[in-house]
Amino acid sequence: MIKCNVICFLIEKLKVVAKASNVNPKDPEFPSSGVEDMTRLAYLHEPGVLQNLKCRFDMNEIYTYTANILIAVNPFQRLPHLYANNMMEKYKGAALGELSPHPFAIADSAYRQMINEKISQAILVSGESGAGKTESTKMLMQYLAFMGGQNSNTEERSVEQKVLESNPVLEAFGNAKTVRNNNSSRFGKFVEIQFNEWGRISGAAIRTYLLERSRVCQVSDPERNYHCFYMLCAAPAEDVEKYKLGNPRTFHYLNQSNCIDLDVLDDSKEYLETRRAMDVVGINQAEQESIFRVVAGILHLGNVEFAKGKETDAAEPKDVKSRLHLKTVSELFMCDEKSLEDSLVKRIIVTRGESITKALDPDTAALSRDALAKIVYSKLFDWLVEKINISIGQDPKSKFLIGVLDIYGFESFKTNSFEQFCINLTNEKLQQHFNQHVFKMEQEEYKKEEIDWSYIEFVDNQDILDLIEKKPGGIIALLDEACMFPRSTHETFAEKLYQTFKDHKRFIKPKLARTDFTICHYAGDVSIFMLWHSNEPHLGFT
Ligand SMILES: Nc1ncnc2c1ncn2[C@@H]1O[C@H](COP(=O)(O)OP(=O)(O)OP(=O)(O)O)[C@@H](O)[C@H]1O
Repeated sequence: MIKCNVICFLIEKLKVVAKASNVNPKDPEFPSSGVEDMTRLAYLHEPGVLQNLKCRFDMNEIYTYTANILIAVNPFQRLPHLYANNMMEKYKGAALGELSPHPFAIADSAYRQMINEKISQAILVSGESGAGKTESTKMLMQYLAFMGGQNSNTEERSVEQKVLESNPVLEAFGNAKTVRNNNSSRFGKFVEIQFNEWGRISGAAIRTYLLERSRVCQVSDPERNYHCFYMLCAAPAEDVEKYKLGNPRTFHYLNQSNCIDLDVLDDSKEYLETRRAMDVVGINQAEQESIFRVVAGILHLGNVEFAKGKETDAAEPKDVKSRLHLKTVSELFMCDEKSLEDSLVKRIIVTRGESITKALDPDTAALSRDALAKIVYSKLFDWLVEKINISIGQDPKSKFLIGVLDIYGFESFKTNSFEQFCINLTNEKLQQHFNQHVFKMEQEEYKKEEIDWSYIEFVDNQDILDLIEKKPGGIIALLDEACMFPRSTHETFAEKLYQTFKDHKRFIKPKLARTDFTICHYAGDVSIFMLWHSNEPHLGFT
């Protein structure tokens, strides 16, 4: 018997020698056009999966199944053959796998299961930024609207039309250009489509999560702030004048990045489109005025700079220009100018019924200003979502619902902050749900049928979840504890983490770090920087 432990092969005339144990076996019957369902591959390993996706992608087949999971590879170009008008009709009622892989098939399967089994369904859309989650979500929604739409003959727009038409409004305020995606959603979204007992759409609700607040005050090259700021600067002249705006490059919250104009996006056109979409979803003219007053107010707020005042350690607006911006903010926000100034340059500390007013230095006043801008913007976003929900209308008597979750994928940047910490925790939780759903339940099934399942391996991520959210003792619990102590700083908090988790295999203290720490997530290691924003105490840092 010959025991082979070295393999020799040629790759583009290059001789490669490798240990047999390091080489993945090739599917002997792999068709040149790949397979529609990965479970048909004899060997399901990473190179095999990637090769299959590539073969299909090269033929403009961007969708592939792995059993009832649909994998989509972003084509970055319109592929009309996939979304022709008759396609939805074709997928209606077809069993999963009968036709080519497609989001319509997933939506159809969810709809049928809801009707047949009379239980609500959820579709999870996950992937990293720019992968195509939002586009896929739109297709799922389109199909559900096609299947469950009410054929009303009245002038009034149907629920499904309103849901689809609310997208441009949400995108104007919740999307921005990032390194990876010109129209990146900077919030998570769960859209609930409610159905009556006959399977017709009777209501809907949009729930949003984790809007990226830091972007309002901090943008770096080649990214942009939220689209609505640039749109308003590019609005018709009378609006620009009304809100005292002008060139976006003159605003601190926009000019930290050199990226202002986008080839693929005409901000002035988008402004008019957003206004039209607002009309459609029932935001009246007076409300639209208020919304854009807030947007403009935030831009002026960002231009208020501070300098040392007459009293020691006290800040005041730096010059005439800053005073003018402050005055404009108070007019746009419709608040008293002096009270606004006081809220930025002073802090009120309440102790046992007594309140002490403390003057802030210029740097802390600037942080106060940014904290105010962030909180106002996120309240505006929440208000918009609420308004859209009222306009769409929920059905309190709905029998079932189909929820579509379009949420941020795992994030790992050069600098990661509390936002990445929360996003990655969400993804760990989703990953665990996926593991439980797909693997643990499959294993139970195999056990019941006495089939050998020992070859199925997966990494259980419970230990990472415990590290972050276990009560008591996890990172979040320790953070809560630290927040109760007025003398906590990010150094004392980091020290506590270093001591508590020094032997935890998912926690690393980077060499020379004093406040950073690394979490070893299922998708990779992420170093978190500056978890503790001690300078934003009055508005909290979440
Ligand atoms: N099926 C598709 N067909 C054509 N183009 C697509 C498709 N899916 C995605 N794209 C293109 O890729 C871009 C990014 O997709 P999308 O915004 O859906 O990504 P995402 O995963 O939601 O990203 P983020 O997490 O940053 O919001 C889209 O603007 C579109 O141009």
